[in-house]
Amino acid sequence: MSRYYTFTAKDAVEYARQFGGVADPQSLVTADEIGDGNLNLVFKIRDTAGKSRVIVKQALPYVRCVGESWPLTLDRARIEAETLIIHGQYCPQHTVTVLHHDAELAVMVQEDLSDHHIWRSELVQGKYYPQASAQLGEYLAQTLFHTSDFFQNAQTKKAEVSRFTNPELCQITEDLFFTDPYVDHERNNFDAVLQPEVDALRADKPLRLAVAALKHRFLSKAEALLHGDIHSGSIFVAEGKLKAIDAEFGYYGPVGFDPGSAMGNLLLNYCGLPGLVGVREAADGREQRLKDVRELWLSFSERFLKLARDKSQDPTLAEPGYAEAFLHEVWHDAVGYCGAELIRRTIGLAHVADLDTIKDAAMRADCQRHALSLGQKLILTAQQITDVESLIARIRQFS
Ligand SMILES: Nc1ncnc2c1ncn2[C@@H]1O[C@H](COP(=O)(O)OP(=O)(O)O)[C@@H](O)[C@H]1O
Ligand SMILES: CSC[C@H]1O[C@H](OP(=O)(O)O)[C@H](O)[C@@H]1O
Repeated sequence: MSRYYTFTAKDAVEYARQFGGVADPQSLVTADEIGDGNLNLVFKIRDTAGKSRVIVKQALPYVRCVGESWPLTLDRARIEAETLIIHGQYCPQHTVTVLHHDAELAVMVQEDLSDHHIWRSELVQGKYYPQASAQLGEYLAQTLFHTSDFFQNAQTKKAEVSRFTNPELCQITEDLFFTDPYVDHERNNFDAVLQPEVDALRADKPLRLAVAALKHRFLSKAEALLHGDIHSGSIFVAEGKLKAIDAEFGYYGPVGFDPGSAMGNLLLNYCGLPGLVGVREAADGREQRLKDVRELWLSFSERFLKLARDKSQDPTLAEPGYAEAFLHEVWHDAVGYCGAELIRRTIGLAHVADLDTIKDAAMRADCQRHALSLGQKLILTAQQITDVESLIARIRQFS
């Protein structure tokens, strides 16, 4: 029989006292449930002085934002903790520290990052973190290289693919990214004013074919242990610092999916800025986002290539020129996944504050139209966009 039960705030405090690794456990006295994500409970555990000290995160047996009508595996908590532990081995400076986890209780105790801010909230408020995108590129290069066949022993990797098989969470991505936006599905969520653009997307045969190819690669390319949901809402930033959290969608998938999702979220902000800060005021922020996209890709690809040169273990994959050829494929995948993220976050189930918090309805619809058409064009032209400078040129052209 499972030991699982859903924690109350009191349970979370008791758990943090036992497993929070603090020197003075009895000083932990209160818990606030602060979860604002779509899926789980997150408790901030405070001491007698009211200072938050550790985080207790627990999976619910269903999708939080929908309710008990959508049951969801508790195994996602194990996957999240184990993904973060592995990513933390290879990139500790940019991965939240897991202090303890229990698969049966679907619970994890994490370092408290309350002195950081969620990157998306900062981007929405127009705050710029000039080092963040390069740090994110470093995180992605370290985690994806070290879990790929360039570095891992082939037999170990096959066992790891099995350990990180995450069918229910992958199905969410398969449906929400690649299927729902292109059909009439009750999970979709968009204002009626966008119906003509949505109808046009759905009627675009070349787009549907390109999305089919992206989904097929997501289903079948077990290249590295992805974060699987790396958007600006699953990244904490502070001055000169960045940490990834929330890796429950982790699985062995196509390397391009993670940088593509991250770039897509930077571009969602790019599309939303005129509505968030005003049309004229948006110019600086938009330049920063394009700089972010450039730095993210360059830091990721340069570090990946250096790791491939210095640390590749497989004698065949170490062939000079092969890592470069691999990264070309990754780049084209990333541009496609970036476009898919723009579309699904605009008309699918899960939206983003970069667009949804725009107060003026007409302006919001214009920004959403921009996100949809940019997403569509990026998916359609992903194979012709040769490098990040050409991508930026196209984004300017599509503005
Ligand atoms: N380690 C942490 N330190 C401080 N706050 C956190 C931490 N982890 C999560 N949070 C807060 O909880 C929110 C939801 O966490 P998240 O992991 O994104 O949940 P979900 O899995 O439901 O998406 C975050 O947006 C953040 O505000
Ligand atoms: C039904 S889950 C929808 C959506 O939620 C996840 O995002 P978050 O990190 O904000 O919880 C993930 O992107 C899923 O696609």
